[in-house]
Amino acid sequence: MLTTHDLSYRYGAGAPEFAFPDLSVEAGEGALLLGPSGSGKSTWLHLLAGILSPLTGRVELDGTVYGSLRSGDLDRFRGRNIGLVLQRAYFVEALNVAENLALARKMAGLPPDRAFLLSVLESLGIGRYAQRKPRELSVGEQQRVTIARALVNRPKLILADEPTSALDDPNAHRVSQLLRERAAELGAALVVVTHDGRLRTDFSRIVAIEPLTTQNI
Ligand SMILES: Nc1ncnc2c1ncn2[C@@H]1O[C@H](COP(=O)(O)OP(=O)(O)OP(=O)(O)O)[C@@H](O)[C@H]1O
Repeated sequence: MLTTHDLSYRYGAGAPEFAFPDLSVEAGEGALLLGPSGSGKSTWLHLLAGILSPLTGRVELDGTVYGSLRSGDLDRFRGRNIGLVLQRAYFVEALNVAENLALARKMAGLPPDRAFLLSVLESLGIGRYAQRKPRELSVGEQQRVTIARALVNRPKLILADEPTSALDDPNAHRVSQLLRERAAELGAALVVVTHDGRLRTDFSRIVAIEPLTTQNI
């Protein structure tokens, strides 16, 4: 489903170069990319999302090589095939939870599917908040809405950046379990990047990312 080969990145001439291990994640499978702060985890995730273009190497999702798409096509491809759970929750404040999710489908050019949208909220235990504004929810509840929004287009790949860093132990494990269950149910590949060692026990596939060494700098 998701494969990468020889990926590297540099934020401009003279900046340190990040080299990332090759990755292969099948449909329904989860991988945890674990590394300390500043090791390049978010950079890696942005490459996997096609938000950044690599210095070398390639990313392929379900037979499509990102580098072969023009930028508008890549944006469309991302909207339809990739669900993003970012560190901080961003919502349209004027819209309620269900409307925020409906907007995600609309922006990807997908037809409305209210029944699926509500079933996703239910499956994450937040069905009762469908008509609430996101800011009326707790941080943990907002995190689940972010996950719901990442699922609502039935993506082939779910990418989560530090989804649990703001949560206490029981909620951190609950969120990681929900991500793994829902991804498996949808047949999506799941990649979580984090420095949160608590999640080690939740994933059978763990890829460690090393801190930058002086060699790279
Ligand atoms: N837009 C940018 N321009 C220049 N350098 C950047 C940019 N974004 C990140 N970096 C550099 O790349 C390094 C890695 O950043 P990145 O966000 O990928 O690390 P991380 O492992 O996700 O860190 P954290 O866990 O603290 O979020 C940072 O230390 C920073 O110096």
